[in-house]
Amino acid sequence: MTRIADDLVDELKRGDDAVYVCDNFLGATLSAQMRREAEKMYDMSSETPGLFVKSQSIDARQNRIYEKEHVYAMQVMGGNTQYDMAPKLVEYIVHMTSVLGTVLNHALKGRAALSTKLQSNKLAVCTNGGAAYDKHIDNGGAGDLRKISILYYMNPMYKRGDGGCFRAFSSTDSSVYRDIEPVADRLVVFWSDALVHSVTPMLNSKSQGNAEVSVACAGEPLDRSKRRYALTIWLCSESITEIRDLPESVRKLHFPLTN
Ligand SMILES: O=C(O)CCC(=O)C(=O)O
Ligand SMILES: [Fe+2]
Repeated sequence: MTRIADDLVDELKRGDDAVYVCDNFLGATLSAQMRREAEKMYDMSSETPGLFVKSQSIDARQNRIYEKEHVYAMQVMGGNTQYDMAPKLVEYIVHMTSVLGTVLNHALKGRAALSTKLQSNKLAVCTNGGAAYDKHIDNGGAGDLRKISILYYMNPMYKRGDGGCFRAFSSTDSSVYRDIEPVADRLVVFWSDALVHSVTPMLNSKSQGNAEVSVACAGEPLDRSKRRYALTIWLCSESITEIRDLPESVRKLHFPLTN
């Protein structure tokens, strides 16, 4: 963790549009183990109703909650049952919350006082072609304390062109963005109350002659190995006064019909 701390802090200090990306974060072995655990959790959901639920989103234009198609999510709670099923996922969440919280508190004095215990998290699985996230910021307001978003991807079979990219928008020009592929063992960190982002639609793999091509087949199941697994941890602020409203200029630019 100390390996990435300096670069992460430098990037976050750049401000609202900061996006820190680190590849080969945990190493191939641990990364593969986490994918297996995440798959096991998702597979359990057929026998455990309510373990994974359809992922929800807020429509920023209409201020209403809706369910995303073909995206399923659960919060990893720790506890004995989940620890037995997914020890590496639980350990990762606890470790990141305490270590990264401490590191950032020290380095970002005056900008963030993060809890080193309180977090929320989401293990999300995109199962079908067309699965996507609309443009949003993570902190939904109304008392939401989430300050730092930490994404970790577990997709060893991901190929360039498979879609499902994390798209980070500029706060000053809505036509400017950066696409980040959800490749295995990649970590992405940004401000939960500032960065406008989306996830581009997942594409399906099809054989064409000897080649594999990615094509948009909205609604068609992805191969099991091509399901998109992402684990998000949100570090929370100790105080609501640290959560910033999205500046009016950014709101107008990215969510023009919001009142
Ligand atoms: O999975 C991703 O790349 C991003 C997910 C996201 O934006 C969210 O859960 O709020
Ligand atoms: Fe998000």
